[in-house]
Order: sequence, then structure tokens, then C-alpha cells
Amino acid sequence: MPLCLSVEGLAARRGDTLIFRDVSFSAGEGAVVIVTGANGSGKSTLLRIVAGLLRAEAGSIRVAGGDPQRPDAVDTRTETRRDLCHYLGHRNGLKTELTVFDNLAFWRSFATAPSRRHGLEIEAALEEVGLLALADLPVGVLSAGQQRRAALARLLVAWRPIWLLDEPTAALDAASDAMVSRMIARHAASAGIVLAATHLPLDLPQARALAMPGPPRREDVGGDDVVWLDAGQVDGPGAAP
Ligand SMILES: Nc1ncnc2c1ncn2[C@@H]1O[C@H](COP(=O)(O)OP(=O)(O)OP(=O)(O)O)[C@@H](O)[C@H]1O
Repeated sequence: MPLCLSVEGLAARRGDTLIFRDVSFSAGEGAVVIVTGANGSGKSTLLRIVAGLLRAEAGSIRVAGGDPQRPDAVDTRTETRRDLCHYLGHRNGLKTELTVFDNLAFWRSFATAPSRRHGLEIEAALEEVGLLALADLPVGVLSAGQQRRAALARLLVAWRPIWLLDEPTAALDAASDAMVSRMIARHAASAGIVLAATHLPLDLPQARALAMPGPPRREDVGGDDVVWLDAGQVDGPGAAP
């Protein structure tokens, strides 16, 4: 059965504020979903919840399907949602004092499931993002755009089926935007799933938009009487349907 990420009736609270509710979508292999919405509408929050970094207020997230016999060896019966996702947040997730190569060597060993096919070799990933010549420099001396490109190379050195990308083109020049579009298209074409929040239009004809609904009005959610599901009812990682 093909891999599928399904989000149903998701709601999120930050502090005392209900940021959004009733967010539902599903994304199968090859899907690219672009999350759109105003500043503060909850795009980052949504990605962090799907990544398993924040609890939802209500709703369910399921990753089901996958075929352990295929070369990508995705097994949603044994792997957690966290294992299946690559999350690229606003921060790059790189140690500034380590070289670009050593950062990627860490991510390659950390993010690769033992049974899973490997991603690209580090040199190939660096070539892909145009950083091969800078492999031996500490990340801290790179420009902001170069650091973002090194972070994008993280996605390539360990293959994980679901990419969760928060403003992946932040700090990148126009030519690099096209590189990100290419990376996303290639990942989708190799049975991956991409959920990306971005303010920039990416050149991805197959992408679908998921517009964040904006904060619910108090009268729409029943004022103080509203009862939200316990966050524990959100399905755990890798739950079967
Ligand atoms: N730790 C927190 N405590 C309280 N409120 C928070 C916290 N983190 C985020 N928020 C609020 O949650 C809302 C959603 O933030 P989020 O970062 O998900 O929005 P976004 O759509 O990604 O915004 P942007 O387009 O500006 O990146 C914002 O109003 C933000 O101020």
C-alpha cells in the first residue's frame, strides 16, 4: 500500500490562544503540499505538530502504508512518524564550529534508519546544493544563504519519505529558489511526500495549496464552554489507520 500522511481536524493552541482548528488534508506518495497563510496563521506550528515536536490540541495525524520490501524500506508498523520525517525549521540544525562535511556526516548517521536505503553520498549532496568547494570550512564562516544550502543538504544525505520544510528558501538567492524546487520535485518523484510552508511561489506545477484558516472567532468555537479533545487523543507516531 502506498505511504500516506493524513491529518484530520487538527487544532493548535500556543499559550492561551487557539491558533487554528479544523485543518485536514492527506498527502500520498508524490504529493507536494504548500502551506500558505498570513504571518502568525500557524504554518510553523502545523509543521512542528506533524513532525512530533508540538502537541496538537485536537485532531489526528496518521502515517500509514509503506512497503518494507521496496528499496526505500518504509515500515509504518515499526517506525515512528518522527523516524519518517525530515524537519527543516527556521533554524538550520547545524553546529557552527563543525565543518560542513562533518555536520552532514552526523546527519547521515543520525537520520538514516538501519534498514533504509541511504541518501546521497555527502559529496554528491554538497555538489547538488553547490557547496562542494566549501566542504571543509566550519559552517559558522559561511554566508546565511550558504548555511541554508548546507541545511538543505541534510535532506539529501539520509532518505526519509516525508519532508517538512519551513521557509526552505529563507536567505537563498533567486537561483537557489530553483534548486529548492528541483529538490522537492525530485523527492516527490521518488515516492516522497513534501509539506512546505513558504511565502515564495515555487516552480512546482504539481503542488497543492493548503491555506491556513486563520484563528477561529470566539463565538464560532463556543466561547468559554468549548471542550477540546485531550491532546493524548492525537494518534501517536506511525499509527495505523
Ligand atoms: N511559544 C509560544 N507561545 C505563545 N504563542 C506562540 C508561541 N509560538 C508561537 N506563538 C504564536 O502562534 C501563532 C502562530 O505562529 P507560527 O509561527 O506557527 O505562525 P506562521 O504562520 O508560521 O507565521 P510566519 O508566517 O510569521 O512564519 C503566532 O501568533 C505566534 O505569535
